[in-house]
Amino acid sequence: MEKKPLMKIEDLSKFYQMGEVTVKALKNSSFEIYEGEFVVILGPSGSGKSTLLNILGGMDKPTTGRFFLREEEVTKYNEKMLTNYRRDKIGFVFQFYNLMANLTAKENVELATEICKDPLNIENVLNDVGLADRKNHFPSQLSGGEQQRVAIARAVAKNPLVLLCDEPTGALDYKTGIAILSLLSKINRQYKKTVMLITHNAPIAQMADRIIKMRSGEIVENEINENQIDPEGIEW
Ligand SMILES: Nc1ncnc2c1ncn2[C@@H]1O[C@H](COP(=O)(O)OP(=O)(O)OP(=O)(O)O)[C@@H](O)[C@H]1O
Repeated sequence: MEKKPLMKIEDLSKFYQMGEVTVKALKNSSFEIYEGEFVVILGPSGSGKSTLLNILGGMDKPTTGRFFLREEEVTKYNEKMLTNYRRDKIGFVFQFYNLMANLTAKENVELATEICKDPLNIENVLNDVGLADRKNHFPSQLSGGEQQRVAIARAVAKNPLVLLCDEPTGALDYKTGIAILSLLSKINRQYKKTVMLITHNAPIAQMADRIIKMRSGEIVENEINENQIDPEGIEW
């Protein structure tokens, strides 16, 4: 079956003016990602990964260029449309979980889905991320890996078109990190969610369908991964 582009990125740039100096965080980047793909964006610190992800997540605006989600040009959106876009179309997973400390795991997920158009069943999602018997715990009562599972459940339960994950294993030990990557891989397959994960950790790219490499604000490689391996086989 021929895959359809989910996101089309055309010539995106982001420049910051720092006094006399222009910092080119992202330079003329163009690529497409396809429905259902697991994409890893790999690059060293400062290469522009977060800048790109923040723009695609509707949290930041590019200096030049445009991007589309399916047929819609997101770069044309006003603030209100961007709020709806972030709420309904995008699921975010961050390095440091960003959970509400005074809410239980389940309440964290509920809060995120309350205003969404088409949320999934919360109990099912909590079961699927392996939190069936932890759902009434507060974040401080959960391990880092469990907190990241809550964050993933929160993102998935919104039923977004794409999951954007910014160094989701960056704060976790190796074994827990692999478990989180396995979970993201399962979510990608089971829920048919497109996943875009950014990392500086090269071995993680081995699990991707597509690997996009960045350096100094530029896309230097965009390849289908012919030697994909399961997260359990990744070592670092
Ligand atoms: N608000 C800002 N003002 C000025 N420069 C910025 C700003 N945000 C990012 N930059 C610069 O843009 C470049 C790209 O930063 P970005 O955070 O996108 O990189 P990254 O690849 O995500 O890095 P890391 O892996 O360390 O998070 C860096 O040189 C950074 O210093």
